[in-house]
Amino acid sequence: MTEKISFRSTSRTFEVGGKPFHALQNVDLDIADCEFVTVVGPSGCGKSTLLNIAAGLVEPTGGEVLVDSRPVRGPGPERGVIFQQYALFPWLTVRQNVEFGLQIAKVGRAERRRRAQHFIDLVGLTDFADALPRMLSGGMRQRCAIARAYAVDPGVLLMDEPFGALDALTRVQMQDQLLATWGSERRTVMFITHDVDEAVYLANRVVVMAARPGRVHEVIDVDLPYPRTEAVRLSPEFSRIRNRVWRAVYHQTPQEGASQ
Ligand SMILES: Nc1ncnc2c1ncn2[C@@H]1O[C@H](COP(=O)(O)OP(=O)(O)OP(=O)(O)O)[C@@H](O)[C@H]1O
Repeated sequence: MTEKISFRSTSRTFEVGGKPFHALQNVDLDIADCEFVTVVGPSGCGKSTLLNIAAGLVEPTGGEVLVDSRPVRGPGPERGVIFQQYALFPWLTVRQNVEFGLQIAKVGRAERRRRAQHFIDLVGLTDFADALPRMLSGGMRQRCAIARAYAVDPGVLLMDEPFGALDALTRVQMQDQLLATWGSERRTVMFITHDVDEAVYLANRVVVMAARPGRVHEVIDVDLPYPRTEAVRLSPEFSRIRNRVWRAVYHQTPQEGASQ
């Protein structure tokens, strides 16, 4: 397996009320090239902190994270980040938003156009390319954010609850859309969610974290075929894995001697 992202004894301690708080302690995790890994766990177990360390937005206080075997020292164009809040520029159209990163990367106008159009089409926003974000639904805005992240051609996509603000139906549609995009444009994806069904439906592997201290509790393989379809979602095998992840998340016993 070629590792794309490697967390090596990654730890992060925050000072809370004058005392150290172990948001993450010794996380070891390898994510293979082109793998889709989802991360679930109880609130506060350090999911966002882990993703932000990979994004280069938070520094680890111990250990490190490697991307393409190089230690992460800050944000970089090879790692696209998508948050729950869409973070689009409200005064730019869909097309201008998608082209923005390419402009920064000094990609020529014609190539910028071509690449932006490709990803706008891929996420199903062809008819809305000239619309402003406020004219779009939540799901469409998030699709625009996904197109924008893909357009700059990052090897890694880091997604923090990207569908958390969407209604249940839109959310399921977005999952299919994301998998279709990932199917044709393979990238390594690390995807955080609170939704166990979503975690299983999308992933090659589900990482279940535990809190106090934040750590990897269990890594569960999702041995289901792609493309994932409704038939997969309704299969007994899906239920079996979902139930296993559910138990791992909700029936965690606190670590012996853990005080925080
Ligand atoms: N800048 C900070 N200063 C102090 N504590 C922090 C800071 N950032 C995160 N924490 C703490 O670290 C822990 C992990 O936070 P994090 O946001 O990574 O968890 P999470 O698993 O993503 O939570 P949620 O599922 O609720 O979004 C939390 O207890 C949080 O309060």
